[in-house]
Amino acid sequence: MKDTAEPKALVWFKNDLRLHDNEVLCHAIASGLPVIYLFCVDERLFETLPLGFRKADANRVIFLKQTVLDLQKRLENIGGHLHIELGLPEEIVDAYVNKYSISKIYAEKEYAWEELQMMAEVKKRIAEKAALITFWGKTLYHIDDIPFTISKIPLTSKAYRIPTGKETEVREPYNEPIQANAASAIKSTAFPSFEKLGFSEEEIAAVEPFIAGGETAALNRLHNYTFETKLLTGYRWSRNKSLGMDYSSKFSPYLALGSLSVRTIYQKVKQYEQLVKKNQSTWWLIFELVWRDYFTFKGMRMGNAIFKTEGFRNKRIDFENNTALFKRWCDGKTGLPFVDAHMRQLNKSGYMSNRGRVNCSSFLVHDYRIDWTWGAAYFESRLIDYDVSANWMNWHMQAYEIWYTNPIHQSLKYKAKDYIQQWIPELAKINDAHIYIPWHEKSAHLGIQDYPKPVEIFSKWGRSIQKILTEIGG
Ligand SMILES: Cc1cc2nc3c(=O)[nH]c(=O)nc-3n(C[C@H](O)[C@H](O)[C@H](O)COP(=O)(O)OP(=O)(O)OC[C@H]3O[C@@H](n4cnc5c(N)ncnc54)[C@H](O)[C@@H]3O)c2cc1C
Repeated sequence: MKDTAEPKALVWFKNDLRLHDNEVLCHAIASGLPVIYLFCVDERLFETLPLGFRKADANRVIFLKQTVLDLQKRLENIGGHLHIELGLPEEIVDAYVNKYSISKIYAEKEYAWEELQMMAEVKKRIAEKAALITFWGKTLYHIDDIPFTISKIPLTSKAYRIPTGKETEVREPYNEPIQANAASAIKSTAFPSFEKLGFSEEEIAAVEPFIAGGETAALNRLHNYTFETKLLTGYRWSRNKSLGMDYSSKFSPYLALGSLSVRTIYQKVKQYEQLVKKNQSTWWLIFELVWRDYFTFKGMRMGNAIFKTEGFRNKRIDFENNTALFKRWCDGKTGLPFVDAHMRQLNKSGYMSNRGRVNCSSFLVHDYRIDWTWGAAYFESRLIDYDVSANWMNWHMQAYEIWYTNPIHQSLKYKAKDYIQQWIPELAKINDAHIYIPWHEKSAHLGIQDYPKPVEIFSKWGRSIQKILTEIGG
């Protein structure tokens, strides 16, 4: 039934699931209209792709639920609510406009292909009924402040980074609102059950997101990584590791759903530089956030070519696309311990280090010769920090812009023994460098039976294998 009462504002949360530094929220509250708060669980997220897995799998749905429920609680604390609806956002938003006499819809601007189609559809449906007011919120540097238009974003990161850093200031974060100005008599609704989203109890029980979702956990992690533990001071030297929480910030899952604002991170790092330490690490963390910006803007320039096998450079590798090998890679059963440990961590926890992502993607594309878009789609399905541009642009880069990463050399270089022991129980008892080549004839005395052998030992690994044998004394 249509609510014929006074006009209202709708805050449509998407990947901006936070109260702090949220321009959308601040403008909606400042409009003076009573506000309705909405999050749509897009049913398309859980569809099964032709490759045989869901677009977003169990870890992602658990992490999303934690994030949305935390937002709901925080909105309730300031006198608000959060309606959670399952379906197609374009239909839900249109139905809300009709049902609640919405005159203004406030939402974050989108940048990626599918999401832009969805926003266009919303606009078409609401037509003259309501105004759709959107704000840019994703990047460190505001899209309107960088010294390039999207169609002229440079093709190299340096050509983007240097002028942008010189000519652009990071905007001040918005204050967190203290009251929601919510429409009266509107109550929060529940997150749909996992069953309704198509997940069995076993699927949900089999995984556990690497970190807890939500703005509260995000702000805690920001404080923890900076002022509480001062881990940030060592980031430059630890960032290429893979084991545990401490070697890198773990901000990415929070940035992906917007439960942490990138400008708030920047502000915190600047305070840290003043009060604790300014060094290569603090510079490097900001540098990584600028990479994230660059991939967002460059991805916008390239449009939907970032999802295509030939990519935006129209290149082509002669992919063999062996589906049995793809399954081995997905399952963490390639026989390459450094690759398998990372894939198993991804499957269980929805997270993988940057070092792991580089090695697993390179291995899939250049050793197994499988279409990089299959790997990117698999990461999309599993990563709790899935971000359209960070994922697809990094995969594109591994396929076409970086030649090769040798997973045997890297396992030795990054001393991955403890990490492999943690994620591959079959190898947990191997205490020396045999763990990097458990299938080698010189490792035969270890009697490893239940861990697979690689389908091929490539000659390009020869020198690294020799180095390992020298280290073992073989
Ligand atoms: C094949 C591949 C796929 C990837 N997919 C994603 C993805 O879907 N989502 C995602 O957030 N990152 C992705 N990355 C980038 C990177 O691996 C992760 O951002 C990082 O591992 C997250 O952990 P962290 O927050 O502890 O990173 P930190 O090392 O602490 O870095 C801080 C922040 O900088 C940003 N950042 C760091 N490295 C990169 C990078 N190479 N590209 C873009 N941003 C970066 C992230 O926002 C990260 O949270 C991918 C990298 C590769 C090689």
